[in-house]
Amino acid sequence: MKTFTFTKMHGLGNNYIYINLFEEKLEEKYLSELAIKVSNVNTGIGSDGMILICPSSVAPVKMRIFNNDGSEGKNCGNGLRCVAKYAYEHKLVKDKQFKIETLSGIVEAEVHVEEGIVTNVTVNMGKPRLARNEIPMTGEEADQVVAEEFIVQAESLSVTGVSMGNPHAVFFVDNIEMAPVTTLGPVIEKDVRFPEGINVEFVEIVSRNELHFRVWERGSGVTQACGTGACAAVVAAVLNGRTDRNKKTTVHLAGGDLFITWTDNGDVLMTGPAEIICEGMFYY
Ligand SMILES: N[C@H](CCC[C@H](N)C(=O)O)C(=O)O
Repeated sequence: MKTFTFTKMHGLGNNYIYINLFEEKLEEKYLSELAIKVSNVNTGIGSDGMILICPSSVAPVKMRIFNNDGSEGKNCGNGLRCVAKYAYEHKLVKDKQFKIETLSGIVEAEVHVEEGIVTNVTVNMGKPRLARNEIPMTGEEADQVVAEEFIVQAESLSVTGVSMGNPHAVFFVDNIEMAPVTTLGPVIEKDVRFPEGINVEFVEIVSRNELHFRVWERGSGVTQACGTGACAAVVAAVLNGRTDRNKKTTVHLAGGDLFITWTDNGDVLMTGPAEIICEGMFYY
């Protein structure tokens, strides 16, 4: 029987099992299967997935994220805030600002500390990728996919595509409570127009700097929050002329609020909490 120690953390209820690979050793070929195992609420620990905190040759730490279906994602906003908290509190870094490597590039995190404890984290998520082939999405080559007709199950929707290193399809609705998250979410996630699958976001505009947000995540289904999705939602809202560039926008997710700014220099800044739930030993 093999074991490893883990820390369960969440960002606005988007919870993952974090494993510190500076201390633990896991076999690459079992990672996908292990993500499914630890995520199972009946026979595992229960989570939206698994996140590995790894050594890196280009940053103090590297984050790898696996959804609860075992698929590996390329970025995770809530995960980055929790990795930043863990790295600072476990002295993997000494400064309050540091880089984190992800599969979609290097981001810059800044931890906000009260009496030695990280309470909030700001991550510069970098620039969104907007070209159709960067989302990626099939169809005529285009620099942006903004308010494009998207017919699914005989419903005519309007989609805006944004990649934050991972793919997002954003749909604006009049009433977030009525959004078809669990009906159309899983259908759109696997639609052939998205060759790598897609995270599906539904957004209700409250004002020029406030949104309501719900998500069906690729590989995990409904989650309480999606950090990269919230970033994609703010970018999509600006592209559709619904919110203002370079203004801090409050995104109300099921698990709480994130504060996102798409700055004039193109970077997307995300600020929000990161919390430890528990630590333990996993047997497998
Ligand atoms: N399901 C996502 C990864 C997790 C992203 C989300 N939990 C976040 O906080 O950004 C994907 O497959 O691209």
